[in-house]
Amino acid sequence: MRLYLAAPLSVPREAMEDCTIAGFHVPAGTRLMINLWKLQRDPSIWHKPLDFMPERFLSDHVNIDVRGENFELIPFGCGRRICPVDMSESIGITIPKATPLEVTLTPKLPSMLHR
Ligand code: HEM
Repeated sequence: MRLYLAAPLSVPREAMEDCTIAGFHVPAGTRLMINLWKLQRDPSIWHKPLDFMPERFLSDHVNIDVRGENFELIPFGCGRRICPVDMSESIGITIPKATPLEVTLTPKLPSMLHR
């Protein structure tokens, strides 16, 4: 999840208002993508960043939560569009999800264009 993440670049976000990130002015409407691959190998955060050391999560990164709570490790993204994975299972011939994943579809274009 840290070294070999499924999505090395985040899904794009759009700045809703002017803001400043790390000293850079970001105008409203700017499309932003995070290089998660680089973030999760940042040597200023991760000691020996290219080494597979799961024991680091028992020492210097003990309280890391991959569910979008700690921005140095966000393999499932973060915020309102974070990956909604809930792997609880229930009984069946196949493995149905205990909690169904519900999707709400909202048209992006004016309704006249869908006719
Ligand atoms: C190791 C497995 C997985 C990884 C690393 C992963 C990672 C991600 C990432 C990085 C995003 C983008 C989140 C963001 O934009 O902030 C995402 C979105 C999403 N994932 Fe996953 N995912 C995994 C498995 C799954 C599975 C098994 C499902 C379905 C059962 C799933 C359903 C979704 C959906 C529906 C979204 C879009 C959420 C939205 O835009 O509101 N993912 N996932």
